Parts: sequence; C-alpha cells; structure tokens
Amino acid sequence: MSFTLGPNNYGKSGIRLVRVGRESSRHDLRDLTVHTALSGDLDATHYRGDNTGVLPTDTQKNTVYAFARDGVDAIETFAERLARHFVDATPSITRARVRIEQHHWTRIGDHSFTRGEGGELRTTEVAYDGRTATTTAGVTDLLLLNTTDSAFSGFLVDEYTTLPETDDRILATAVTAAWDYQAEDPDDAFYEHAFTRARGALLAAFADTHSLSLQQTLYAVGERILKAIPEVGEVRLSMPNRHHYLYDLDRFGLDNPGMVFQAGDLPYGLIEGTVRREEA
Ligand SMILES: O=c1[nH]c(=O)c2[nH]c(=O)[nH]c2[nH]1
Repeated sequence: MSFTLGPNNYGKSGIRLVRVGRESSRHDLRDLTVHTALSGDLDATHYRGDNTGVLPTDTQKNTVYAFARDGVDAIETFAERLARHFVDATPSITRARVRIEQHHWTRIGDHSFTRGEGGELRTTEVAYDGRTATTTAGVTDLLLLNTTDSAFSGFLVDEYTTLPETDDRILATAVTAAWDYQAEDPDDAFYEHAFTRARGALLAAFADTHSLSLQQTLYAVGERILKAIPEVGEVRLSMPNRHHYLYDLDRFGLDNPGMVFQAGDLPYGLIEGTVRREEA
C-alpha cells in the first residue's frame, strides 16, 4: 500500500490583538482575533519531520503583534499586509490565508468604550498566492429580528408535515455574510466605506422586505448588497432561522394575538445561499 499527503495548511488560530492608537488624546481602539494559515512546500515536515521549511506558528503570532505596532487601519489591509509578508519572505511558503474578526466597541468617551451584547463581528479573509491577493469582507452573528411582516405558507405537505401555515410570525436570524471585492487599488478608505454601505444595505433589506420565507429574505439581502456596491461580485449568506413559537395560552383561557412567544433553541432551520452578479 502507498499513501500520499493531500492538501494541508498550518497556522496560528485565535491570536487576540488589542491595539490602542494614541495619535491624539482621543484614543483609537482595535480589538481583533487573527487566524493565519500557510501552505507550500511542506512535504518534508509531514513525511520525515524535517522542519527546515516550517515558519513556526509562534513566529506567525509574533509577526501579527509586531506588524500591529505600525498601525491597524481597515482589517482588510492589515490582513493583506500579513499574507503578503508570510509568502514573500518565506521561500517554502507559497500561499497564505489570513482571517481577521473585529470585535466592535462603541465609544463613550475619549478613552472609554463599551461593548454591547450580541457578539456581531466584522470579518475579512485575504488569500495571497505570491501573485494576487483576493479579499473577502463580511459579518458574523449579526442578530436581526422582525416582529411581523413575515409569513411562511404554501409549502410542500406530505404525510410527515405538521407545521401550520402562518401569515404573521417573528423572523429572527444571526447573519453570517461574506462578499468579495474586485476593486482597483482599494485602500483603507475604500474598505471602510464599502463595509459600512454593505452592512447598511443588509439591514435595510431585512427590515423592509415583506418576507414569504427566509430564503426570499436571503436573496433580497444579497441583491441589495450587490446593488449598493459595484465592486462586489458575489455575496455568500448563512441565515439560521431562530424559531419563535407562539405560546398556547388557550389552556389558561387567554387569547394570544401574536404577542407571547417561546424562543426556540435547537434544532433550527439553516438557510444558506450565494447571490451573484450575472455576467453581462
Ligand atoms: O422561512 C422558512 N423557510 C423554510 O424552509 C422553513 N421550514 C420551516 O419549517 N420553517 C421555515 N421557514
């Protein structure tokens, strides 16, 4: 029998980096989690334990902190700087993927911040192969809820179907979205502006779509982001259906006109899809 090594990568996951910008008395705060993943000519370490081509994951972590000394502006440009460095400075490494999650703090003073509940993260992932860098941006765990304007009816019914049709329900989700950028020489200002517009388009589409299904809402969200940002070619969306069950108050002689719900946990529906710009 013979065996061979398949695709592989290695890196440091969960590098927690907090950077304070002290350019003025109004401090800037960046709170990031960085993940690195490198691949290349690494047969020797896997087959024989020859580590001459291995840039330690500990070094990758140190590089993240050292690069942060120069400044962290848009997470997209910071991730690209790191990805380019790992490939360009390391002969054995031909491909780097750097993912960053940004934790959001709201300013409450010149040097004071608060972090709300919810856990929404801004994300980026940059892949660099020594020639081109591809950049995606997005969000995870963006919590959204509509108290009405959501229905689900007309679905397939078979011998196992018990779900009643509804013309008014709570629609709640925790959006994970990622979109690519195809921009000429994007800079920090481009990434900040594009992210703000994409997030705004996402929120607006969720709020003002009369939803006949979460699938339809997903498509509306993707389409709105594509309309808002010409440099985006594709939006990938993952939207769990955080079910809310109308509680049966009949048993207590009470009516329940869409007011009292039990928030569900597991299992949950998971609606995922990609919305693309059609080639001209
Ligand atoms: O928006 C929905 N889409 C579904 O596919 C589905 N299935 C289900 O049970 N409830 C819902 N809601």
